[in-house]
Amino acid sequence: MHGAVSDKSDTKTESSAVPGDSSDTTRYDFMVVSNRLPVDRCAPGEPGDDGSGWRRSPGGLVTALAPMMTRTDGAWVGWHGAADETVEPFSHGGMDLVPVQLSSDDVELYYEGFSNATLWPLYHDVIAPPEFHRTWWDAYRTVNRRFADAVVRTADEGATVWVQDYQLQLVPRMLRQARPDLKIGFFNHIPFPPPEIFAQLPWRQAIIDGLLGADLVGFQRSSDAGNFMRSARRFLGASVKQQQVHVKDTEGDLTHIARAQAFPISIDVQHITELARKPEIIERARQIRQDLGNPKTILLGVDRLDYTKGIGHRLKAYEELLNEGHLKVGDATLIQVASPSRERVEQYRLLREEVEGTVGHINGTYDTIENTAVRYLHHSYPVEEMVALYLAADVMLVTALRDGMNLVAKEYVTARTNNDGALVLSEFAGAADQLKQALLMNPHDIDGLKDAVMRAVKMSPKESARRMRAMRKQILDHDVDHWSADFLNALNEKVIRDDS
Ligand SMILES: O=P(O)(O)OC[C@H]1O[C@H](O[C@H]2O[C@H](CO)[C@@H](O)[C@H](O)[C@H]2O)[C@H](O)[C@@H](O)[C@@H]1O
Ligand SMILES: O=c1ccn([C@@H]2O[C@H](COP(=O)(O)OP(=O)(O)O)[C@@H](O)[C@H]2O)c(=O)[nH]1
Repeated sequence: MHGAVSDKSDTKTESSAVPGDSSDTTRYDFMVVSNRLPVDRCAPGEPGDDGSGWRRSPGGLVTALAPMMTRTDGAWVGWHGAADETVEPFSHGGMDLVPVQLSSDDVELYYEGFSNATLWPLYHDVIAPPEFHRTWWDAYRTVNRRFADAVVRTADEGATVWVQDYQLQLVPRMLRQARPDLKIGFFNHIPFPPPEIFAQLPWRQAIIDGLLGADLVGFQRSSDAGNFMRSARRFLGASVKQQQVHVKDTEGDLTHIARAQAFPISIDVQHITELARKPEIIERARQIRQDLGNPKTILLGVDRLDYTKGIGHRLKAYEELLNEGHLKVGDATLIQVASPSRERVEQYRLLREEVEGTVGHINGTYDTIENTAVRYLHHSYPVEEMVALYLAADVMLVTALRDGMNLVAKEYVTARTNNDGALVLSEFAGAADQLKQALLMNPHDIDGLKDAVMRAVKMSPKESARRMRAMRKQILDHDVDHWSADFLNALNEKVIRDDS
């Protein structure tokens, strides 16, 4: 395991080591803070319920952080997914979890509003128009303060605190002000926009200032880190040298150096590989193919139902290929998993209607009594089923219009332990920086996307093996443990001021 955090054999502090505090709160010397905890509250018997009233939270952030947190001695601070419900700190799946409460208003204004209807579209190339509301911003500040307070209460003296993602960009500064003893890291899982787009945000200075409270700010791509540093210079007048931002107080004195760097996130390679070799999962993959009538080619898309994922572009390309006779129902089937996401946000509601309308149209036009063109699944599946789907699919389609990383792409490649199959990958997903042997394409170019799909469908086993081997090696050499270790080691490095 990485050197920067202690593993489970070390003990956490049962009483306060923070000067002046005599409470008997459990304190931690390593803490992760994210909007979501790895599990969501659910009603008994609801889909995904693990039998104890909890289900796995959606999305790649949880996929990436959970393996590290089950293996290290620390706490995870986050929301437990149920509005207006108070939950005491608890353990689940070998992790110590510290819940932060959100009211229904907080969910509406901070989570659905500022996080997912202002920041999310702004940071993803304004694919949907961002909305700017002062009441949302007020709620964002208030809720960020609540997360910071939860850390202040439970972090040991000198603890390492790793804040995650765009929902909590003000937390690093709040922590530095309240607890200058802490080592503070921040990782942004989504893209950071160029200053020309970031400029639209009425609270742009406060956001940059919030992030600069960290000692190290991590991004998925070096272009994201570059965008952030350009914004720090442009909107705060910060002095930026190489990867260092010199942060000054109101008197102009240097308070600290915040570094900004890319740390591309990855997956738990060992876990996915083990699952892919399990006889029952291999059998399940065979069953999936058989249930679809054993077509020659199964194409697969797996996404949260999000407008950033380019599901509409994918369906358009697929429909044209059917229409032009390049693909034929019976020979080919597209499985599209669209897992439910942010369902109360207007743009997501509209997207669902649009995607389901298109799928209905394609199936109505091309289905036969025996075979379907698109097997559309608006569900969230456990990882075992995901791996069975990866094994069943000859071609994986990742057509994001913009995506921080896209772990699905890395999972597909990892699951193909026989080095077969083909990955069609958008150049706008962070994963494109690492998976250079994928069939990279621009999803806005529908003809280019169609060409890539047909190249994947027709790819020779030799070419598949060559590409897959190279991509598998990249992922095997850079799994999620490397990601967390690289980040945490960099966070703990002594910083030498760069004045060049
Ligand atoms: O928490 P939700 O609002 O339900 O959304 C789920 C997560 O979506 C986003 O995931 C991102 O993180 C992945 C891992 O780094 C990355 O591969 C992907 O490209 C990102 O979109 C979001 O950033 C998370 O905060 C959410 O929990
Ligand atoms: O039904 C589903 C759909 C997705 N996932 C997982 O959700 C994560 C999605 O991460 P990604 O980075 O691709 O996208 P995000 O949803 O975070 O934007 C991956 O680990 C998937 O295996 C899952 O477990 N069940």
